[in-house]
Amino acid sequence: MEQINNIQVVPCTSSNYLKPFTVHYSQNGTKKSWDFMRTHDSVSVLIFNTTSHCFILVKQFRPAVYMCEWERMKPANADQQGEQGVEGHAAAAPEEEQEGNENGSRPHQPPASAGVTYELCAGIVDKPHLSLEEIACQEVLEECGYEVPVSKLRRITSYRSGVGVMGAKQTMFYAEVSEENRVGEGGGQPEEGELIEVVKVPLHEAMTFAYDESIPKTMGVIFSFMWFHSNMAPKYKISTNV
Ligand SMILES: Nc1nc(=O)c2ncn([C@@H]3O[C@H](COP(=O)(O)OP(=O)(O)O[C@H]4O[C@H](CO)[C@@H](O)[C@H](O)[C@H]4O)[C@@H](O)[C@H]3O)c2[nH]1
Ligand SMILES: [Mg+2]
Repeated sequence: MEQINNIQVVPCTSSNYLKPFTVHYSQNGTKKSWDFMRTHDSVSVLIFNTTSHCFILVKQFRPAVYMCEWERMKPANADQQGEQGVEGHAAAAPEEEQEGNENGSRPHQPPASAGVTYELCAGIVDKPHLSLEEIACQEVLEECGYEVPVSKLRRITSYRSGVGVMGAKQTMFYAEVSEENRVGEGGGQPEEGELIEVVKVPLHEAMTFAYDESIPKTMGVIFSFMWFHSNMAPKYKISTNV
């Protein structure tokens, strides 16, 4: 499992992934403003392995999730220190508590597992010359190691994610794969900093998995498992308890 330490929180002043803005506007004659983030749209893919009757998910460390846990576990009197973090200093527990333990992590620092989530294979839409389907197939190959032709993707639906802050569009696909389509280990692109674990969820455990709150996961996982249950399960003669 990952070791996360030397955490510093600083303002995000320039990013290839997100840009914060404030928009001023009038709604029915009332002046308003709203802070939002410009980000990329994305694609996600529910992958079902017909050989093993398992869903193929990815598991990865998400700094944003981790930092939410960090905030939650932060002692009440650390708020001032948090402010300092925004000025560019380490956002951490008070001075005398920064000794660290045998893992190099600080007291009140959540374990790395607190930031690891189960997700659908997914990727941002950042290649204008590729279709959503082509990007989806690339992600399936890079992250999960299955070669899937564009023609085998089925579009499930699209929706808006993070409507208060981002409002980006995510398009969800379904892909059936078999062991014959497996051409690699997956795991993402280490040169881009990706460190992804491929995990299998057996079909008969899918609904229990979806509703188990102790397993951190995205809404996409829950929704797509339910979509499968109502659209595909009859084909696989599955009886799952929703
Ligand atoms: N966000 C970010 N910040 C950085 O500072 C940052 N620095 C480098 N990167 C690189 O950006 C790439 C992002 O990877 P993907 O294209 O696979 O996209 P995902 O992170 O899987 O995100 C998708 O799936 C999520 C789960 O469904 C959804 O929530 C998202 O909406 C959806 O886009 C990786 O190469 C990563 O190394 C950053 N990426
Ligand atoms: Mg991804």
